[in-house]
Amino acid sequence: MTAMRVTDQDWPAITERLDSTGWALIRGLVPGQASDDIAAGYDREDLFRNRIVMRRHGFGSGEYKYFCYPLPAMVQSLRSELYRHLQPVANAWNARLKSPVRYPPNHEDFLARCHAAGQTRPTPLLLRYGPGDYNCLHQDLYGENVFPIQVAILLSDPGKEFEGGEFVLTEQRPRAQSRAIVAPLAKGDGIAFAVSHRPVRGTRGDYRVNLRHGVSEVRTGRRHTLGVIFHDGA
Ligand SMILES: O=C(O)CCC(=O)C(=O)O
Ligand SMILES: [Fe+2]
Repeated sequence: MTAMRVTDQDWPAITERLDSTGWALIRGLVPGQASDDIAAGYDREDLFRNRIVMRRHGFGSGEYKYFCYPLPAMVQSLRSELYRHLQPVANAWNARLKSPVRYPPNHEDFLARCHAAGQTRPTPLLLRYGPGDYNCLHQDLYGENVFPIQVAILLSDPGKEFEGGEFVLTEQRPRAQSRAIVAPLAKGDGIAFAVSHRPVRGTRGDYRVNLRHGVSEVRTGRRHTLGVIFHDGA
């Protein structure tokens, strides 16, 4: 049924990129028409539980809305299918970081764990930026239960529908300055990245590197993103 191209991605290559750099592009994840359809949903009040005006919270400028359950079919299938491919990576990261937490193969079972711990609110979100808007560097943590990888999907065409508004990551290694990464996303591309930290192999075993993500200022036009976070929120 799905218009999403999850299963036919090169998951071994994506896994290798995630392991070596903490982020990976997932090219052509959502076709153009489906991207437009998801973005057009922003104006439908019935799809969402909450609207956040970023400036009010010091998060940046622009706004976003959290979907309510049941999620739109496309968002629901993206979330459960992406989880299935990212779950082995998440388990390997936790093993390397000596965390005892392991993630079950099915997203539903992980959500049951979140819900039992009081994290019952859906976290997938739709973001909208206009000229002058930006998203400050942050980490999407919503409680004790954390799935360590998330996916953001660009729904607008850079250079055509908007200018500026680049997806950025910063990585901070222990005792070092932060370094910036600009992800070259096209419309419909996804980026999988570490929510808060990832393991890096050092001479004395794996150590923990911190990541944050955000969006540089949009200069012109309108930019929409779908955020897929796998843990639910309190
Ligand atoms: O708009 C973006 O590209 C960033 C969205 C974001 O922060 C997220 O999906 O968690
Ligand atoms: Fe985010």
